[in-house]
Amino acid sequence: MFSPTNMPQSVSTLFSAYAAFAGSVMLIRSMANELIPYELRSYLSTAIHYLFTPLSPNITLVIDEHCGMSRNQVYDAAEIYLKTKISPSTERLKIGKTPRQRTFSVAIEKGEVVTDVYENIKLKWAFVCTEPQNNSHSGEKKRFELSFNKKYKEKVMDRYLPHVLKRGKEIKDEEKVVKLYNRECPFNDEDGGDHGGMWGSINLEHPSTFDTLALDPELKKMIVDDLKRFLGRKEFYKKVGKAWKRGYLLYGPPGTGKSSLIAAMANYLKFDIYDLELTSIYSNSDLRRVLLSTTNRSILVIEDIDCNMEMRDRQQGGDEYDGSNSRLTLSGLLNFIDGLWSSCGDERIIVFTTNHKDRLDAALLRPGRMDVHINMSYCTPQAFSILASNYLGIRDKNHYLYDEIEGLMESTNVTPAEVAEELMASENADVALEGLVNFLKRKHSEANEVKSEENGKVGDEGAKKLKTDVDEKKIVNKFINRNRILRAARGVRRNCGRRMIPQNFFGI
Ligand SMILES: Nc1ncnc2c1ncn2[C@@H]1O[C@H](COP(=O)(O)OP(=O)(O)OP(=O)(O)O)[C@@H](O)[C@H]1O
Ligand SMILES: [Mg+2]
Repeated sequence: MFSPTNMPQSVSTLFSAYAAFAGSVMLIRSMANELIPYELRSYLSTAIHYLFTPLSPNITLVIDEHCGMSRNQVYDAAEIYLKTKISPSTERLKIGKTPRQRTFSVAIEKGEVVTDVYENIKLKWAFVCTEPQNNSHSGEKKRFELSFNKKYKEKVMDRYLPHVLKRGKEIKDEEKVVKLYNRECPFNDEDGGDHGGMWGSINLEHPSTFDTLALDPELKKMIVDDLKRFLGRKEFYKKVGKAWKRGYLLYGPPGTGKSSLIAAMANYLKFDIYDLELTSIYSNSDLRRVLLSTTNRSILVIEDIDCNMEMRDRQQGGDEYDGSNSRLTLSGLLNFIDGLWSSCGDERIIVFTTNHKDRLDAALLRPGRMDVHINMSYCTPQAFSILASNYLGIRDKNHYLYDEIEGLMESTNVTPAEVAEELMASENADVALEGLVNFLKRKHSEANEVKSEENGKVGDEGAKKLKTDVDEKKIVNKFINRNRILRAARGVRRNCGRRMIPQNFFGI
């Protein structure tokens, strides 16, 4: 029976018993520490912990953001995949939008849990971030923790995770914004990707597609089919021992759509473009470093490959035996494209453009080097119909000026860029097409004048050549200026126009 008189005695008894017990525990603990080796102690404590902890039916897979130095593909895929699994019960979400993004980006906030069901398996994804230690310079560590019933471990590993990887890639492809990499862009890669610190990128917002491109339908179909076939032939390339790459040489006068075709290819394939300015490369080793930092599923573009240099045969260049990496040579470029670079990457497309195919080095033209040669020619009546539909919304050929325009086009060399400029002059189809007719007539009579002048000077080869050279230069300059403005306006390339390739490129 509890009585206030015996309480102090029982409390003091309790305290002395506790003191004796605590003293014994400490003694035993220090003796154990002295006598039992550390390994055995830790083994015993794990065993005791295991015995007294109730068995959990669940297993948790930890998916870190990085695998060593590289990113963890499962993490990246999960990040994208889980965006589609956000439910109304999710309490916190991360929302963002850069000026170039069209829609909001949504992501799971740290600490949030998202559930998924796959083949009747319940899966719980937790997004966990740990702050860096006080004295650590590393950033926040992020990971996903995927928990599910242990009995489904094999199903999850063999089927669910591959499903997440596949869906992640599909969603990424659907959402993908094509990027234009240039070595002159500021290094502002929004996706935080590491591109060797050498390429800067902007989003490619070039509107060119195969639908808007004014090309002969057959040529267009040939190009699209070729690209499709290339994409689907991974196993074929492996079987025949060839690197999975495809080279295109686009040649034709300025303003015939070479750059527009490259943009259309990138938009169609959703491949990023690496626009390589050879002037920014000083040596073969520099070139190797730059090319090795490009990624798969991309288009490497070298525009105006012939530009401002005398094309000469490699033998004349005399760099065959130089073997030097201290300067940039054509053979260095070609060897690298044929060799190391192409075999260490997949789904690579290389495009060279030129206004003067006839001036190209034989090494560039030899069979097997550039797989497809595409002649981008002057505007044809079929190409004109596409432009008329794009610019003026004319879908049929009923316009009263159509026949006249087609007739003039057949006898006049006019580029799609020139036609496009005329069609942009007015939103009124009649006014724009009349302007085009006048322009074509002017061009036609100018061409006739040149022809008759040339005929009058037969025999005077020097003067004739001089005139042709001057005319050609005038046309080229006109287009350089026009293209500069167009490109700047459309953001195709930040720096463009003719470039001076170092003289020693051809081993001079
Ligand atoms: N085939 C075409 N289809 C549609 N538009 C075209 C085509 N060719 C030219 N254009 C128009 O003319 C502009 C200039 O064309 P583009 O820059 O593609 O020519 P290019 O052949 O690359 O010229 P350059 O040899 O000077 O680099 C384009 O922005 C586009 O508006
Ligand atoms: Mg171009």
